[in-house]
Amino acid sequence: MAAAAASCLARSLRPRPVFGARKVQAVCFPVIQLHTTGAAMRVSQADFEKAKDQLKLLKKDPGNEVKLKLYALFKQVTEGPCTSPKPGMLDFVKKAKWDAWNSLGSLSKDNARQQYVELVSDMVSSESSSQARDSTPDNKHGYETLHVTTKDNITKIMLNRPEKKNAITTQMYREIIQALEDAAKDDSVITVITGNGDYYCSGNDLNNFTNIPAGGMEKMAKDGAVLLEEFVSHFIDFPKPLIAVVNGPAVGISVTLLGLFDIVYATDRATFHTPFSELGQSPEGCSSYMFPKIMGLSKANEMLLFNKKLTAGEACALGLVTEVFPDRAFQREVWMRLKAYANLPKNSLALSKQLIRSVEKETLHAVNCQECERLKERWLSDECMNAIMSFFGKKSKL
Ligand SMILES: CCCCCCC/C=C/C(=O)SCCNC(=O)CCNC(=O)[C@H](O)C(C)(C)COP(=O)(O)OP(=O)(O)OC[C@H]1O[C@@H](n2cnc3c(N)ncnc32)[C@H](O)[C@@H]1OP(=O)(O)O
Repeated sequence: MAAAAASCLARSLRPRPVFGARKVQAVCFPVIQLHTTGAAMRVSQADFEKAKDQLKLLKKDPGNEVKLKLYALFKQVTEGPCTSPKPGMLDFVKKAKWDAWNSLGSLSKDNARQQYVELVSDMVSSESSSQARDSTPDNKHGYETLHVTTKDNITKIMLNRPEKKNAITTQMYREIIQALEDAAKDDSVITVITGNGDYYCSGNDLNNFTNIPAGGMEKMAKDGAVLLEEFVSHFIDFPKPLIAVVNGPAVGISVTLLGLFDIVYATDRATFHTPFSELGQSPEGCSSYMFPKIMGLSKANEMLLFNKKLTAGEACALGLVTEVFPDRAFQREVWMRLKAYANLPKNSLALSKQLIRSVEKETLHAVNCQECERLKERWLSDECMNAIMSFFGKKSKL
């Protein structure tokens, strides 16, 4: 135990390069390139007029910084350097515009025109590439066990092994890690995890414990614990609002992780089952800490020690689920709501989520580490091996 605690402490002090070091970026403005020489690069008055027309067609608000830059360049092209008197401090809008124009100093009309046209051209191509991305929500990155799309500011990570009730293989753990890393960096405002088919997820794929590697059971348990810790860490550190759309029954790790989501919407068909004792295992996904915190100790014990399966209504009453929807209206109502949420300001949402979670982060990493240490031992126990053999034994008798 002491060795396990020391190893957890050492790991918790290790720098986590995943999301921790990366702050959510402010809106990224197009880079304006200065071309001061070279007749070939000069843009004409006709190009300038065309850029003005293109600007009117843009759908996305580029933000105040870009709007001020455009204003300043436009004034410089049409009127030359700023000579009007500086507005008073309290006239914020006029002062910001004056500052932007005045900051161009004696920039020539030709160069100002050049910059204006380039800026508009960058905005047009940025908008058309994001439209192309939105209108082709194909599976990203060639994932084999997931279907990942980004549309309407929402990155949707869909577990995609419906014939196996979306049981999570080692490949799928790795792909979910990759998908979360990508979603943290992409343009989306919120990230959703859901399942394909009638199940949300049947938990860890029990075949993960039957493919014994060359190094034997010990190596399998050690590698499993490392992968599990990394997997759960990605949920702890995920920087944007993370939403579970629980489209059907959920088992094992897919339930325990719910405490690390920011919102959990469930169909009334969903059930929530953590049969760890039956399997000779122990809780993970930080549920040994989050479940008592969310639902109180005795209700958490019924689930985590005594395998009590909850209905969606019960899970909602205990605070594990945010809201339950009738199955027939589930997809329509949930996605309508999520689309509205995804129109809220991206950075404000991300920073607020990080504030809410930051107080607990170190604790959660320590809990994750301890849970993985305990499971590493459990996976080598007779209790666990017998339970897994029994699952496959029952199947073979059918
Ligand atoms: C390497 C890192 C390891 C990290 C481990 C982290 C610790 C995690 C712990 C857990 O998640 S514990 C929970 C594990 N899950 C289970 O015990 C569920 C087992 N499955 C079932 O009890 C049932 O399959 C079901 C989910 C209740 C569904 O029953 P139903 O009768 O409706 O369907 P089935 O015919 O049983 O399933 C269809 C098909 O899918 C296969 N399957 C389902 N779940 C799993 C699973 N978890 N692992 C492996 N395979 C699973 C099932 O065997 C069927 O396969 P076929 O017979 O059609 O080949």
